[in-house]
Amino acid sequence: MAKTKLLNAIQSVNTQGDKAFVAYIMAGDGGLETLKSKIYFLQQAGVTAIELGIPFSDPVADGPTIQKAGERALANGATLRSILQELETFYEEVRVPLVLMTYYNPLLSYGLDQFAQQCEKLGIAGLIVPDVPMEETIELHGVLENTDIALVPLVSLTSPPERLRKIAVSGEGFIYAVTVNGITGIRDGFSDQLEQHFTSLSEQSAIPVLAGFGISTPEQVKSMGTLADGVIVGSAIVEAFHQNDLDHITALVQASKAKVFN
Ligand SMILES: O=P(O)(O)OC[C@@H](O)[C@@H](O)c1c[nH]c2ccccc12
Repeated sequence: MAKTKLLNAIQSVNTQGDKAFVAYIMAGDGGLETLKSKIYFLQQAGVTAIELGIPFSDPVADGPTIQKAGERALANGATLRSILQELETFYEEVRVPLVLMTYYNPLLSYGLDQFAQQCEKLGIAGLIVPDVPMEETIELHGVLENTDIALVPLVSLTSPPERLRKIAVSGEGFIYAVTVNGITGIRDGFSDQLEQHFTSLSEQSAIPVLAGFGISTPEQVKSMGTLADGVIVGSAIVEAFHQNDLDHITALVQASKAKVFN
């Protein structure tokens, strides 16, 4: 089945001249009962999609901010199962595509088939699994085959050209282009090779290329937005929710809108 839900959402904002804005939140941070209001707030703020993190005890790619949020969520008792159960209570009212970000282990213990079925039922539009080995994506692709759930690939600055080409043709939804080497989290500056990296990725890819990692200010949203089809912002949003600084979130999202680029 073609993966269209996530792709269409991104392409339609791009058509309007906006850059896509994907906001990452950690499910269960602040208590699972806050999940619905966070999703509604982001939807209202004008995000294109929401990346929903599932807390995990061994989050190898997460920087300190996301790790701490994960620890708070685990301490609150959030699990993949309880998060999906919570989503079930309000998913019908959610208009913005949801992308689940989870490590592979929780999926395996939940059961891949059951997981795919449940996600399909909840209208989940995409899945990011940062630690899934190449061989295992075959299995994941298999269980997602008859769903509209895109398996979003991550590419890094150091991915060899051959691997980039493969990902550019087989990727679904969008390509998550990691802008820094290392873990997630707020950064001051980026490599000067980014521009070239994005140009060559975009040339090879039939689907949008979004930039993520280290983007935490409206200025950075704008400058990454000039290189890519959109941005993913994690730590800055997680921290802003934690501090209840909702204005910062609004300002970040506004920096992806067409008026900024004209
Ligand atoms: O936090 P940052 O630097 O804004 O980057 C987004 C990132 O946190 C989010 O997409 C994410 C959270 N955990 C991950 C693990 C792997 C890849 C990506 C992620």
